[in-house]
Amino acid sequence: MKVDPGALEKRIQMLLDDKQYQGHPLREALAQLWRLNEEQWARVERITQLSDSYQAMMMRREHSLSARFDKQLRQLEKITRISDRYQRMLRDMNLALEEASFLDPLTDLPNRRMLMRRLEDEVENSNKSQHGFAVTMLDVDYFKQVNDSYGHQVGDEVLMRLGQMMQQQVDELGICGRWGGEEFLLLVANQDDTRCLQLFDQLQRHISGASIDIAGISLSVTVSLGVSFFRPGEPLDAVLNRADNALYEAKQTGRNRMLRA
Ligand SMILES: Nc1nc2c(ncn2[C@@H]2O[C@H](COP(=O)(O)OP(=O)(O)OP(=O)(O)O)[C@@H](O)[C@H]2O)c(=O)[nH]1
Repeated sequence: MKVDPGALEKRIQMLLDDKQYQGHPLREALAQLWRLNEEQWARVERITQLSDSYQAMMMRREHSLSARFDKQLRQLEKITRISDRYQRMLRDMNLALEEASFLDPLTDLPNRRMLMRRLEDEVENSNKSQHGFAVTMLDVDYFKQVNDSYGHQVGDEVLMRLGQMMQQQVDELGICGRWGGEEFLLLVANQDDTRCLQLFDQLQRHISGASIDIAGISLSVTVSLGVSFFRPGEPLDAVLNRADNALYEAKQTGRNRMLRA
């Protein structure tokens, strides 16, 4: 037979309240059983409440743990992004440094290091093709006077303008760069000797005839050139020394001229 717990409770309560059973020998035992039952229910209730609050606490904890984990994950992603950006920045900086180490910061022309590389390449090409190339050392005449008269900044500007003139003149026929101080080097390849000499001569005349205007000052400078042609098979130093000697000779014999070694 199926027992309805609600109906049974009601019946027991009625029996315990019924006056006619007040003296009944089983009433006290039933009352004790009833109290025990109520205590058990109260205990079950407490355990259920405890269990509920424990579950709620565990859920909150789980939630806060997962929130903390998400936060750490986001921080990690951020750090990774920063690290990627940092690495990209380092790579760009390295590239810029590499570039800067091949360019003269004042004139933006190839510096001596880059010129040496290019010269070495050209020596290799020439030895293969058995065609020479022309090298010119160009030095500004009395440049100290420019600095002394107008100041170092104007001197710098003059070097920049001269660099631009040389660049325009050589254009795609070769390369020109700053060898050091007020000295430049020009390299022309794949042209016959006469054409190279013509080009350097034109450059020398062009510079000497040019008026350089800087901040309201108009000045002109002359340059001396020492030209030499590379002969396949010889060391690079040989052609550079000849050009240098020719430049020295040009200076010694009055400046504002081009001499060929
Ligand atoms: N403004 C400026 N001056 C420079 C730079 N590099 C070298 N100079 C100057 O160039 C001058 C070179 O002087 P010198 O070696 O006596 O030669 P110079 O006066 O040109 O005379 P010659 O070469 O004999 O015709 C020095 O005064 C250097 O300070 C530079 O980057 N900027």
